[in-house]
Amino acid sequence: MTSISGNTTGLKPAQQRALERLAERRIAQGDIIDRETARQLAALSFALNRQLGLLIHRSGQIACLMVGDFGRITFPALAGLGSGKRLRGLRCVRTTLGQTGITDEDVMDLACLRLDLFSVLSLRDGLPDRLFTAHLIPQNRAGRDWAELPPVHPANQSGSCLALIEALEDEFARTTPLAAVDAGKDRAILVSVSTAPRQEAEASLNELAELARSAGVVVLDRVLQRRRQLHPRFLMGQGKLLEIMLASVRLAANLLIFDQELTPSQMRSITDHSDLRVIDRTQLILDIFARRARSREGKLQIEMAQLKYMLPRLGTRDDALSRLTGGIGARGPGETRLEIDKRRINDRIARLARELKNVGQERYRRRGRRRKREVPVISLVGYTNAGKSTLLNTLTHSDILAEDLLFATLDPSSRRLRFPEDMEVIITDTVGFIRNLPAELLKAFASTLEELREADLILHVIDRANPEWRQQAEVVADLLTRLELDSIPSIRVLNKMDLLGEAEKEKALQEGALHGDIGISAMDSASLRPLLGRAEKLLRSQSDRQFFASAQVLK
Ligand SMILES: Nc1nc2c(ncn2[C@@H]2O[C@H](COP(=O)(O)OP(=O)(O)OP(=O)(O)O)[C@@H](O)[C@H]2O)c(=O)[nH]1
Ligand SMILES: [Mg+2]
Repeated sequence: MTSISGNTTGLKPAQQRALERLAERRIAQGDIIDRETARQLAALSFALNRQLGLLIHRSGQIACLMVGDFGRITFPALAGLGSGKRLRGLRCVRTTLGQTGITDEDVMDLACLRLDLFSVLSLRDGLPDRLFTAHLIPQNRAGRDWAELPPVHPANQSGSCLALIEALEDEFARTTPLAAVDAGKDRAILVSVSTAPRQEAEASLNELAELARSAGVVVLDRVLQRRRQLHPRFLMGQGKLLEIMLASVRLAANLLIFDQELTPSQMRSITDHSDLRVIDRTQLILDIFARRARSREGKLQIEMAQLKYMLPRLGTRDDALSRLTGGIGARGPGETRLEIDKRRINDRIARLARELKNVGQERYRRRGRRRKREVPVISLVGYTNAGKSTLLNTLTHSDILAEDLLFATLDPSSRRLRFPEDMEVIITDTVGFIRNLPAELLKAFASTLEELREADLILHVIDRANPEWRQQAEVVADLLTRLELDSIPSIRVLNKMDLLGEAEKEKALQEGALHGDIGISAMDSASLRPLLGRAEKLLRSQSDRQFFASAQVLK
């Protein structure tokens, strides 16, 4: 049965029945809307003094009849409706009681909902007058991603609208064919709306692209808009949003990734306007973390962070339809789906917190055993992809996963290392840092990062070949301060020296030496000797001091 949506309050039973009959009609093949249906639609709209709209399948079946008010009509959620390829397989025909022709808002709906066609039927004395029709086009013409057909009286439509729609689908497919290798992958447009200086905004957007790649997402396009002020509702201006929506149809995107953290209400107003999935940088990072976490503790921490992030972002639309439960056995009549979801999530968060506490205690005991052995601990920290795991592997001849991906390592791992002069240490790898590390994640990893407190020496690994290395090193230094780890002795290790040209390398080494930094190439064990020497010396002087201190106590 066709659904009727929208403003049906105050309708008389006879009018209600007339709407139902209209909704059951089938549109004759070939026409956008056939003459008889157009006549009934116009007559009813005129009688009710409300806009009426039809969403029509390519088969001619009506998917939904929308009842608006005098000036506007609101689309229902279309998730799961329609079956087209690039386009949705649904066209819209709405009546108008005032302004004739296609409006900006119609174009917005056409693009955001990927409709086959969008038509506006104007009336004269309660009879159909002219049909205005717009459709998307794959290639921007005269600055527009859409085109209009000449207005016609519904009785004089020429050509089959199905043929037109098919031709459009073909044209879209020709312009941006979907590569077979991309099948099943998310296809995203990256969006940054920023008040930061251009260079900074661009660097951050590049990093977002790297994050997307690490998450296995195909990046189709990037949009950077710099604004003096952020739009409170959509973050960016509505015109820009429309542009992005049009591009998403052209490129067959299914995902928008924002570089900025979206407030719960911004997230909703954007998703309300489109059927694309919308996520932000934080969610992308959380997603990567969720895929990579191996240890039980890591998995628990990520799930916790995800739930906490999701909770305020659940829909708040609290309409009658969402009142699914109630009655016998329910938690209370009238409790909404949303409230139930929220309570379930809160329950789950509480359970996770308990489990995490247990796991944490166990780790504490393990750590205690290690402490007793009094083996010094070296911790590797640094920006993600700096080469921490590679360094650990080379130092200890192990094969921890090291990859050209952001956040390859999530779970800390430790290995034993014997220094040349017969000193044994434990060396631990940690999760990488990143700028604007989501607060939820930092909290989630607080306990793992707490282990860093036990470190006797921190090696801060820096990807010296990354043009952003200075900013990255700063981000790490800031985080170390925030975690109150800045009092632990540390060495800055300039990694990936092999990627620099001779002259550049020389300069980097000289400059580094001024600050006490050591240049290495984590993949080349010969290059690590100076680093090992310095580390051993630092650790020895510390243990000598400790020995001295305890000797003082004995005296
Ligand atoms: N050319 C070169 N590549 C390196 C060097 N060290 C690491 N790499 C590469 O850099 C990439 C990242 O290395 P990882 O060791 O995974 O980096 P990480 O710091 O552990 O990264 P996360 O765990 O993601 O935070 C890998 O592709 C390494 O092969 C180096 O000295 N020279
Ligand atoms: Mg790693």
